[in-house]
Amino acid sequence: MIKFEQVTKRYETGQEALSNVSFHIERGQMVFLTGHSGAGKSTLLKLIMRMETPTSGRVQIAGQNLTQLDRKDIPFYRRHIGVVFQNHQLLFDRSVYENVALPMRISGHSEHDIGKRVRAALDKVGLLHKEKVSPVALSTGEQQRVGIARAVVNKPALLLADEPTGNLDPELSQEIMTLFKDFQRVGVTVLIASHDHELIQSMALPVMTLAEGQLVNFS
Ligand SMILES: Nc1ncnc2c1ncn2[C@@H]1O[C@H](COP(=O)(O)OP(=O)(O)OP(=O)(O)O)[C@@H](O)[C@H]1O
Repeated sequence: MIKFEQVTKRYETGQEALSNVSFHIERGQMVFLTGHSGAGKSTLLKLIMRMETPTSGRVQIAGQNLTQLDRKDIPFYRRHIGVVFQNHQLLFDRSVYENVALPMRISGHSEHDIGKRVRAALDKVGLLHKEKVSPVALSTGEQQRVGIARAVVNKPALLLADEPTGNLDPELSQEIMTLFKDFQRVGVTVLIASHDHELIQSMALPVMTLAEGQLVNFS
């Protein structure tokens, strides 16, 4: 599902964020990505989202070589990836329902489909009863769950999470991980960038470790 072949990313500043990184994550795997600050985690995620391109090497997602992806096809490609951020980037002037509906509105779905899928996604994260309220009125953990519902509303084959539990206490972090596990169980590939060693150790999952742009461990 995610294949990196000798990928190097050097920014215009000359900073080499990733050096000759190769790995393969199979469809349906759930994997942690860890490493110190500046190790290259966000860069790796940005390459998968096609927000950056490699300086050399090849990134293949679901068999598609991203370097060959036409610029006009990038928005369509991104719809197949769900992204969860630490600061969830919700719109506080819209309801929970509208926040989750947003990706589907952008993809031009009918109101009927939107209603069905948004409610299914909110139900999955246990927030169906909060669909009408503003995210301002929710706890941090609930806001993060709205972010997850929004990430999965388009039924992505791939879910990327960048420090998804950064603001949460251990109990809520476990809750979020349980949700990710549920998605994995139905075939979604999940890649989670995290600093949280305790959380990583509590889950029996494969871990990729970056150090100064190099992949030093994947086991
Ligand atoms: N747009 C950019 N231009 C220049 N250098 C960049 C850019 N983005 C990242 N870098 C540099 O590349 C290196 C890797 O950064 P990256 O953000 O991928 O690390 P990270 O592991 O995600 O760090 P953190 O955990 O702090 O978010 C760092 O030295 C960073 O300063």
